[in-house]
Amino acid sequence: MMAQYLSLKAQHPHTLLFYRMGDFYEMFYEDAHKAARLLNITLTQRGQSAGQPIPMAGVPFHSVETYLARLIKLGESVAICEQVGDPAASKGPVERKVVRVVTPGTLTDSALLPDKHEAVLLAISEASGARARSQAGGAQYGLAWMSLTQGIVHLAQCPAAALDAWLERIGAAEVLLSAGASSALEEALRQRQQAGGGAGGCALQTVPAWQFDATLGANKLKELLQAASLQAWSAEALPLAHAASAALLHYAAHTQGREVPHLQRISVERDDAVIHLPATTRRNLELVHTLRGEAGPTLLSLLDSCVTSLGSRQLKAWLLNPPRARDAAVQRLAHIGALRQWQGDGAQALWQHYRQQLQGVADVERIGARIALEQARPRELVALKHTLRQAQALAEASGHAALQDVLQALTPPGEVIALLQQALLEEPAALVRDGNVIARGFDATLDELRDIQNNADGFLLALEARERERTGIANLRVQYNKVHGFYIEVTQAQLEKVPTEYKRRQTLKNAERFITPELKAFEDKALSAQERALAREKWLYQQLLAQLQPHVPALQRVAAALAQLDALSALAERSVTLNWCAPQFAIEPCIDIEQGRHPVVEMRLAETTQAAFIANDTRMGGRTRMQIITGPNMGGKSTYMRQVALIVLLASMGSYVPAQSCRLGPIDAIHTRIGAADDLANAQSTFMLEMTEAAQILHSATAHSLVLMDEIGRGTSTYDGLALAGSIASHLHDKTRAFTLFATHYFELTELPAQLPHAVNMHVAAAESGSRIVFLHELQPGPASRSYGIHVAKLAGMPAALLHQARATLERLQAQQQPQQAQADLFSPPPAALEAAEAGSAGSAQDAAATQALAQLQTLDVDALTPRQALEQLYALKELLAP
Ligand SMILES: Nc1ncnc2c1ncn2[C@@H]1O[C@H](COP(=O)(O)OP(=O)(O)OP(=O)(O)O)[C@@H](O)[C@H]1O
Repeated sequence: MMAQYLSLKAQHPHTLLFYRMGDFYEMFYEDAHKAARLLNITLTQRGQSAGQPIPMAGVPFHSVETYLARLIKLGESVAICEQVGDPAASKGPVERKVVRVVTPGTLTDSALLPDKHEAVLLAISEASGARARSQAGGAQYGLAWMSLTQGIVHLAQCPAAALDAWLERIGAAEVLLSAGASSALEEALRQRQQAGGGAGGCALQTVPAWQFDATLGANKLKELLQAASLQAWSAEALPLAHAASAALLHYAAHTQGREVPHLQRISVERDDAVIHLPATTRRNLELVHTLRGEAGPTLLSLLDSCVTSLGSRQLKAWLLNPPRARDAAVQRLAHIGALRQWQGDGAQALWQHYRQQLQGVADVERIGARIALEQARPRELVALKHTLRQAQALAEASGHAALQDVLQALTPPGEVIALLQQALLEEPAALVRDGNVIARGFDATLDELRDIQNNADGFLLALEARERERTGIANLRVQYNKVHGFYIEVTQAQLEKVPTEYKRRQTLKNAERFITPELKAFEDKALSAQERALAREKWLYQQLLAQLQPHVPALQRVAAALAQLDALSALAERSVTLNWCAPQFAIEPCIDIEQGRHPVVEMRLAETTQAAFIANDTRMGGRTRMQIITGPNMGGKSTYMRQVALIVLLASMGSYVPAQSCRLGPIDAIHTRIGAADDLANAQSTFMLEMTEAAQILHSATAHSLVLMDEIGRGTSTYDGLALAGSIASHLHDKTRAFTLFATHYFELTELPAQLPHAVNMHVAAAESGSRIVFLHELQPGPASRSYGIHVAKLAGMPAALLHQARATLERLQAQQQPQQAQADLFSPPPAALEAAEAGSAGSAQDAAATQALAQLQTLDVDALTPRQALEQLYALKELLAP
């Protein structure tokens, strides 16, 4: 037996091997030590090898799923080895085989894979040889990835600089890497592997280099597409991605113990097709995880009111992959618009109607994949049948014209419903091996075998009555026990009446037990009937799965339509419940938001304090590309900036947005540099991290990007920080020309708009009432007048004596402060630039004030002002221009 174990283990050296022995899966040697440590199970011993006891640890087979789930969560893979031979027929150990390998990136089982998560497997190939690298200007990578449940192979190629962004976007649970990969790639992936949790940690698998073969990959792709060329998919000239595909498909088949037949589609992905959301942006905007790594409250948790897990996964995919081209968003908005309308009878809105219809819908996508892999369980198939009926009802009912494309795609393959109805019991056993799965009337042989079992009692009673009468033995009994099978029992006193054809089976103290040819024949039939019925059911079930195979693509289509309908209905529901509006898209660059709100903060305020969220406008376009935002701590600067980014993202994914109106031009990326947490794991200081992130933004942002900069420069000394913050703002304004929201506590930076024509000052308003401060959370044009830091410290409960001392220090510092002009000099251009500027019209203080006044006038929403506010603004403008 150990020899058998060792030969199987040799085929899976890097994977825990669960070796089936009776009711347990056992692990030996190193595996046993590892499992005992990871699963906290007892380490025992079995036999000896070379005089040493063999370490062993095991888990009971009936609770294997729980242990698997724990190991997978820890990034481990497990090879499941079952007994496949017949114990009765085999000499020596029963034949065993690894039937599947469970790995983090190839999960399909709902017991191991959370409903709302996708398990993605990614293979990365690298351009080999110095020539290939230098030609392409640095290392080049080929990516191939898929989720087994979806059945699509995605392909991409990218340079080294873009790899991290791709990894972030793909969010793989498991990455395949060639044994010959460069140390740079390996290191980058190891860092991600360690990141773990919400930050997207992944398991790493190293596979032999020969598996990354481009020609083999291209051939495998053609094979799965059943096409002679990859041209129609624009996938022809992607040799690195082909190489990655070869490893990906090989590994997928290896883990499933068979080819994966439902992989029939490929999709070539380009990074300029979606709006770039770097890892920092996803984190800072709390899209799917909070800053603490929790699942809520986030934008996704707020959006996801889906009634199915299919819908939830769809919504998440839309949120994290907003397309740059607007057609998909426009179409989704049209769908949502239709769903918001009332049904013909006016009883409920269409989204309400569809959500009711979608209640209880099963995960058709995963069940489809599990049919393809021949792993679908009986109850999953029954759930599939009910869901397909629901889909049919939805497809057949007359729906809104704008929703026809989605509704039509719901039409299920009719023969699947009929087949499942005929084949399966309404409430089958959980596992095929337990029997009671196939419906009566589906197979005559099975029915007959079941009849034999069911009729056994009746047959025995009838036989007993008949024999009593024939022999005249009134107390004759027909019975059964496990050791001797069926027998006729006659007491000692009646023995002389026993007919000659009775054959003695056993002698007891007071009775004899007999068997007759008739009873023996029945015994053979009855005892084997149960076994044969089970075997027959198993076989019929395999046949059923085989018959369903050709319908898997149709099931995937229905799954996609159900997911879409649910996600769209959720977005419609959110838009109505939360009072959101439909955004509009423009060709010219602009971000025009009227009365925008931060949806998550608004929700939290409503839940906790009942306080109203103060809506704010955002007006950015060709002339105003940068807002320098000042105001007190706690004033709402970060909230405002994030709300703009969230509204841009929601509009781009095709959702309604939390605003009164929104008009949005082209957007290619959302970059954020917010907050600062020490990255101790990577030995980066707060300031280093801050500068690294800012540098990345400066390198990659374009004139179509939205950039959020929150308090840049605060991690170092005041003057260094101030100087850097000013230069970063100038660079973003002059060179990058991105739409930039720049929040700062450096008042000196409010001088910038005097020199930067497309920048304006904005501030969050606060009012003082006595020694108290009231945050108005209202964004107003112009710089903040003061910072209120000491007020906020008081609110935070600082001791009175400390506050007193701080106030005195503040007054002293203010008294020593340099005149205003000195601050403005801080941002004057460097000498060379100054000379050039002097040749033209150098900006005098008067010009600067005029530019600022003009900028304030531009952002002023005159219609929204009360007469008194208008008058105040007028005075403010005059004061600004006063000599
Ligand atoms: N528009 C708003 N309406 C109502 N409440 C708001 C609004 N904006 C912010 N708040 C409240 O004020 C709190 C502080 O906001 P925020 O963190 O944006 O301030 P900040 O100006 O960035 O502060 P700091 O400069 O200290 O980072 C929020 O948690 C929220 O409760």
